[in-house]
Amino acid sequence: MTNIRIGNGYDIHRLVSDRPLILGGVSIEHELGLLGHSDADVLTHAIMDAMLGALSLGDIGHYFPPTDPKWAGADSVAMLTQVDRLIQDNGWTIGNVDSVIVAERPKLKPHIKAMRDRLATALNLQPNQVGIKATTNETLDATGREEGIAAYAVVLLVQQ
Ligand SMILES: Nc1ccn([C@@H]2O[C@H](COP(=O)(O)O)[C@@H](O)[C@H]2O)c(=O)n1
Ligand SMILES: C[C@@]1(CO)OP(=O)(O)OP(=O)(O)OC[C@H]1O
Repeated sequence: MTNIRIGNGYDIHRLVSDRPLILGGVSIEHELGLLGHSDADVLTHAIMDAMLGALSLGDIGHYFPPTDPKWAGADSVAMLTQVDRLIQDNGWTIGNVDSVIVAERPKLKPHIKAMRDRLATALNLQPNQVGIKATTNETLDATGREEGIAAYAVVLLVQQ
């Protein structure tokens, strides 16, 4: 029987001025960007935590400590590649990823394909193995007030 594991991940970062907005490794034109130690790409962070969680390997803060200057401004897709290598070294491969970004603005639909392509390439997957959706929070709570952007992800791993 094929061995499978599932993991889930969540992240949220604050929206501020004078920061770029990077989601799924794609730069998006917007008057606000996400604050963080790295490039604050919440979607990529949620996917990494889901991959690690599936194998009980901890979370991204364990591998890329926010106290370590080495990760200041780091490209989250480069971190994703490292997490993928760890998964592969443990004998697992990704079956599929599904995710949702919670953002009141900007409209993300025009950028979803680019994000799927970028993350699929980084993970050596087909774009149809990387689901990315967007929703508003209907003006409710922090994401609804545009104080931040959040992302949720689930990842299915298959033993090689
Ligand atoms: N930042 C966003 C949020 C939503 N979308 C798209 O709009 C659809 C409707 O969103 P609701 O939150 O009103 O249900 C959603 O299904 C997405 O297709 C978007 O592109 N960017
Ligand atoms: C990505 C890391 C890298 O230091 O920092 P941040 O960009 O602050 O992101 P967060 O999700 O708060 O914490 C995880 C850290 O590993």
